[in-house]
Amino acid sequence: MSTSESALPAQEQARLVEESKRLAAFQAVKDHLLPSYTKIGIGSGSTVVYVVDAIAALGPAITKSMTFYPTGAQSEELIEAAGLNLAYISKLPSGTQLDVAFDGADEVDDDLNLIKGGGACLWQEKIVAAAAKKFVCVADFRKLSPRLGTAWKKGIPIEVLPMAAPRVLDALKQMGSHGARIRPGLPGKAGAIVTDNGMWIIDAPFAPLLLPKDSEKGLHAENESSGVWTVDALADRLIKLPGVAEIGLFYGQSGLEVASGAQKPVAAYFGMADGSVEVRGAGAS
Ligand SMILES: O=C[C@H](O)[C@H](O)[C@H](O)COP(=O)(O)O
Repeated sequence: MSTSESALPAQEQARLVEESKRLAAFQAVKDHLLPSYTKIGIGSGSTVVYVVDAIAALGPAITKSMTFYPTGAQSEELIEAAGLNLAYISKLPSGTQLDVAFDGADEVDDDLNLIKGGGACLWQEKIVAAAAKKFVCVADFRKLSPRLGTAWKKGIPIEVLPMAAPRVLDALKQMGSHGARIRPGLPGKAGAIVTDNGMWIIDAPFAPLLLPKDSEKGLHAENESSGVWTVDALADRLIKLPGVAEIGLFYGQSGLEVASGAQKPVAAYFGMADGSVEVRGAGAS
């Protein structure tokens, strides 16, 4: 948030953020949900609520031929409450892809790598995003960032098998994440937060993650224990730690570069504080 936005009263700031989410969602749906599509992935979080609003606003004449695939309990409820057709990715026939998937993010960098999982949803989100021909990210202006870990300081969410959590924390410390910790449950719940998949979340802060273009500027990852990593090197390492189910880094090639299995969006839509929508990546299709 810029100085001028953070100078606003808290209530006005919150209104601005909600309005920017709504604007981004409606624009992304307008640009990327073609009436001919039949299978649509719906992510999790507060921004996706507006995506579902934008889809429902198209009306049953258009949406009745579409089926919507959730990424967890919240999006399942959203789909049902909007009166849209619900189905599950586990029932998507082998070899079939979703036409498009929409989801939010906690931070988006210049190369469209994402941090996700701030709301404890990431594993099913990655499966749904990777099952789509086209993955589109929708966010507000606070999420726009040159490098992951610049604005989002809570750490990279990592979904772990509970019995492995202490070992994973040890490994993260060796990799330079000194503040890594198990995410506590919501107020009133004793113990750790439990994901839709019965796992725990570890939040692992690292120094802002470097991109390939940074090496041209003379910025390099030093050594492991320095905690300075490129996105790809860190993600490749984290996903191999025993006990890690999935990580909240969505990285690698985008759907424009690979036929299937992409975790990175083809486009990210940001609602801006001035009421405009900034698009990174592919615009309308
Ligand atoms: O765990 C939650 C998901 O990854 C969300 O998509 C992400 O946290 C962004 O959520 P929001 O739209 O509420 O900022």
